[in-house]
Amino acid sequence: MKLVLLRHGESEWNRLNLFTGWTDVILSNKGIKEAADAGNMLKGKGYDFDICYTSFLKRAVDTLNVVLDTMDRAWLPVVKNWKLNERHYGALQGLNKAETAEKYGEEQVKIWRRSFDVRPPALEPDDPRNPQLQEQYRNVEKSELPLAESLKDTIARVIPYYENVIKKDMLEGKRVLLVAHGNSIRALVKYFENLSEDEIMGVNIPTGIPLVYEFDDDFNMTDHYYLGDQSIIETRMKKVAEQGKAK
Ligand SMILES: O=C(O)[C@@H](CO)OP(=O)(O)O
Repeated sequence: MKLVLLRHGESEWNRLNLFTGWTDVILSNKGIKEAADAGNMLKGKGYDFDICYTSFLKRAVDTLNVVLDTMDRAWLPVVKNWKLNERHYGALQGLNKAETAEKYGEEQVKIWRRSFDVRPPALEPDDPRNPQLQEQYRNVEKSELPLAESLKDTIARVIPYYENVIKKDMLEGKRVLLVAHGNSIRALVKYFENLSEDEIMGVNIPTGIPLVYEFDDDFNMTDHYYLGDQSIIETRMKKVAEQGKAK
């Protein structure tokens, strides 16, 4: 069995190097192209899908739509769920990562970006960005909605969703494409590869590159790889890691 994960293409806030989290920003022109490239890559390598999953955030939804259009698969069923959203970056949302590193130090920014269980500073409950106050989340149980999340918190919502919902489709033989975000994908990577809290700190997911996981019938992970030119992928991962460096 295969599961294909894809981080959305570059967003406008990735381009500006801003902490994004649950801020609902659009793709940049480069991001739209990355999505089309991913679609062409998947099609060219003979991939096909029966069902797709994505988050409530338009950079992921729009990426999926471009991929499906490119693959002539715009008709496929798509399930959207907030549990696949990016990690909630709390009060850091909207701040420039390099400027934040200048102000608080690169080490602190690395802790906020990549530590396992440290939460960034939380939004105030009366902040209009509180998801409890946003239309997008009006049907979600209020107590489930965060004001800031660590990777550990993100894992606590992503993995049960994978186990209880996505895995069922895979068990029925459906080929699944999941389009999500840097840190919701890191949650899955840690789980599938059984990485330690230290090991996951060094994992950075590039935008718009399909990441394939293969499993045996007992759901043991047997192989995983990115599709495409490995040296370009390495460079793009490094670029993501370096977004937290002071200018
Ligand atoms: O800002 C964010 O929401 C994420 C993904 O773009 O960033 P980071 O790589 O710093 O976790």
